[in-house]
Amino acid sequence: MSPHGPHPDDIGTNPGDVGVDLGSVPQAPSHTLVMDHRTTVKLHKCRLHVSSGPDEGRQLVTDKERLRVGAHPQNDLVLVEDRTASRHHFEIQYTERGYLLVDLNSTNGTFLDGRRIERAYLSPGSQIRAGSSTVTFSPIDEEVTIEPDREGELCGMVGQSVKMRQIFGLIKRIAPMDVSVIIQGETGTGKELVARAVHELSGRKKGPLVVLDCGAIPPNLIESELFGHEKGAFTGAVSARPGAFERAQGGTIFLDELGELRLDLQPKLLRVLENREVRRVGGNDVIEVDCRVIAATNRDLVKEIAAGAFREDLYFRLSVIHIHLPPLRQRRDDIPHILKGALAEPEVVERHGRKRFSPEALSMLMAYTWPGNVRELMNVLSHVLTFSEGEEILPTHLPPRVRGQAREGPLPFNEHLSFKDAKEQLLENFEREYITSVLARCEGNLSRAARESGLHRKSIERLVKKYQLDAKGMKPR
Ligand SMILES: Nc1ncnc2c1ncn2[C@@H]1O[C@H](COP(=O)(O)OP(=O)(O)OP(=O)(O)O)[C@@H](O)[C@H]1O
Repeated sequence: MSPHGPHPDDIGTNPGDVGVDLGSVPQAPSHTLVMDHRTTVKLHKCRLHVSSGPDEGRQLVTDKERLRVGAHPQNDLVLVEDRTASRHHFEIQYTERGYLLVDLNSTNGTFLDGRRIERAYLSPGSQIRAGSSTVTFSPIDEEVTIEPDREGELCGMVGQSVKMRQIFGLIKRIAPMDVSVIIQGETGTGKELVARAVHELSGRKKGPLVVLDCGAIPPNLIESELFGHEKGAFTGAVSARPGAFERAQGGTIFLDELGELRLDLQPKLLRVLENREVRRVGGNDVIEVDCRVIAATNRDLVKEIAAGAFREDLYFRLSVIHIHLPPLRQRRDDIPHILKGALAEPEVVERHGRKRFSPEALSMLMAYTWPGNVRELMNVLSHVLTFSEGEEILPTHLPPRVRGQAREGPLPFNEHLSFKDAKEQLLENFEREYITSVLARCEGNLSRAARESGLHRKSIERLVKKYQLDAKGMKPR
């Protein structure tokens, strides 16, 4: 049967112009519409209408990725009157290949267009029989135009640029929908803030938001972090512990650095997303989980798929909505607003008094390339607040790398030393400055510093030890 349905990633806009990435789909054309400063998003909904049987006339219109039908009141469409329908009769999953109908071990079976099925793809107008009821399926594709938001602030994120306001508009629109979201962007661009905003503006905001950094967990523990473990499941499992999915029950799970997830664990994650149930490591019980999944990555997962490092089916499952956060250097006009917002924070004013940047200092900040994005900007601000005394922040208060992007002049070597010693000293100075800077940018996170610098974690550890750097002190309090 030819599966019906548009591609889950059919969200359209101009990828170069605004911050919502729509073009990076490995297959299938997306319905992309480009307009000045506007984004169009293709939203997928479907209608289920009981066309005959005791519940005739009941209907459901939903954008849920997975919906259930049966006699039990917890189903999305409840067959109240139909005594021959099972409690959980069938479900419909929105997959990368279309809408998939799955029988849930019902007593009398699920029939699609007259044939009994266990799993089959639906087409527009498909007739599903469950018990004495016939349910007609109709997909509804809604194309929504999203204007840049009027506000230059959303849930703690500041952004006056069109790119950011466009993202704010998109977040407001998709947050209430219970669909998966992938956020892609360089390190420090604000991916976690976006995830928090989506959670905060969703119907799950009263539930927990559980953050799991897939890149920071040792590979041998990631499975138990995700799915939990029973007592004695492995050496060190002294007591049973629920995993992130269980803890996110009723709320949202935020899988940060998803691109770091080992290839052999990806099918396990996919299974959880498809079946919405987990089994703890070392456990037998199947635990149902109900949470929204938001994932973030600084890698280009489409390239990772092509390279065989990331599973395409998992990507499709997660990227119903794909938000691409542009790097700070592509939205420099946000810099003064972010700084102004941070300087106006009550605790900053209380601790440091009223401060402002001189025009020269501000233009240096605007000219810098910000490889560590907003996080680096925030770190520079802390540095500046510590080192500036008066009300005005001057270029001399800025760290050398910001001041000196156009740094000229001779290399600072000691000409009185032998060539070998002078070179060694120069290299050591460079190593110390480089590692200090990358660690500051990564808030003392050695794994992230390793990734960003292209060095092995072991090399970073060696340099931290060699120069007696305080990586722990750089962690956020
Ligand atoms: N638009 C923004 N306005 C104000 N602060 C921001 C904005 N974006 C990011 N920040 C700040 O920058 C820092 C980094 O943000 P965040 O942790 O969300 O980035 P990230 O992309 O998730 O980083 P990583 O890739 O390293 O996980 C945080 O201190 C956050 O508060």
